[in-house]
Amino acid sequence: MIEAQFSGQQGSFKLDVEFAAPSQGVTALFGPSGCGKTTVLRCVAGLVRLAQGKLVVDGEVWQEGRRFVPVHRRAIGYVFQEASLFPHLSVRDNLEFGQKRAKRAKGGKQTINFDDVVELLAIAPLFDRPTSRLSGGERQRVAIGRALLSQPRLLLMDEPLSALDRMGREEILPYLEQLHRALSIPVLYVSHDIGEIERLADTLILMRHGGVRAAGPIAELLSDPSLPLVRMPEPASVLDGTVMEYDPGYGLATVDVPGGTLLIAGDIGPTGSTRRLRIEASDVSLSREVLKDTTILNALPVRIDMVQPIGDTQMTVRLKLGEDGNGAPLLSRVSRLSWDRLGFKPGDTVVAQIKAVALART
Ligand SMILES: Nc1ncnc2c1ncn2[C@@H]1O[C@H](COP(=O)(O)OP(=O)(O)OP(=O)(O)O)[C@@H](O)[C@H]1O
Repeated sequence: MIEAQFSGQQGSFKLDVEFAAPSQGVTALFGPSGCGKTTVLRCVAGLVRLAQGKLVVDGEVWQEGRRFVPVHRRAIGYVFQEASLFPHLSVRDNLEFGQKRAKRAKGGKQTINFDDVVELLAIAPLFDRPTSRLSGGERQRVAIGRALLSQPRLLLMDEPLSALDRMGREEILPYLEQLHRALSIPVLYVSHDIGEIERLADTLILMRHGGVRAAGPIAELLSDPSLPLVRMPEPASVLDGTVMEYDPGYGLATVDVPGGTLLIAGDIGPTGSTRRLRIEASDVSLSREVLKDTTILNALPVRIDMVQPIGDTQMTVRLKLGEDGNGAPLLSRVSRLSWDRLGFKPGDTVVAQIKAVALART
């Protein structure tokens, strides 16, 4: 567990945050420009010391009261927007620099193996190249590799994809997804791209004006109609599911999610593997009964949990999968006219028809 609390003034900007992040997986810091995301990362790294602060990383106190472990003594890897590789060194030398740093940092245990990192990020073919001859995505892969080889207890990533074009981002995202699966290092990930966050994050810290607006599991926050996330373009829910089987005849995979089972097009992975699914709110419609004679494959019983109007004409509805509403949250966007006509209310068990389910994380 990472426990953090920072408050104080930086110029005219006031930061006052407190959050806890799990020791595994990706915790994303998300919020509008200038809300303080980078400042939080800099506080965690020990680059900024505000008037008050506390930081405990897996039981090790990095900051509390007068205690302040300096930046070079913190076992962190830091990946920035622009990969800051050493231009005079080859790719291999840049990676080895990461390893040497590990030996200097206090508490840095050698748990991340050179060959594993090279394989995970497919860096071997780049080894002997000067860093000036790498693409943006390749540079970022090397920068991530170098950060990992410093044996961090915590990986900090500040908009690591934002300097890349769309293709570059798409190229690197699968590597980040794999890192997530293969390594058990916690990651604090700053981004203002909700698409990236939907794919990568497990926990979300939603920031506003230097404070924490909400924090919790990504699936819960994305589907909370009281949060501004649902007012973004194309709001969606994410569900983590287990692949149960694949029917090659119809090209459909059966995926179990908490509180239900979904069919999704394509052979999305071996039986037993976990996959993240993304369902747009506007692809979920509601009815009182199971509809007959429909081409929609996925119709699941759900409980209406919360509702929030969006403007005068639309309603955002948070559903919980299952008759008893004990399953995963799901977001639906319906017209206010339909909502009023059908007389739905929180607590009702209804049927959700899901027009499209996309794969968000492989
Ligand atoms: N060294 C500094 N001195 C004074 N003010 C600062 C300093 N660094 C940042 N700020 C201010 O603190 C606020 C938060 O900045 P920060 O970079 O943390 O925001 P952010 O959420 O990461 O923004 P963005 O998404 O645009 O990168 C901004 O108003 C910024 O101008």
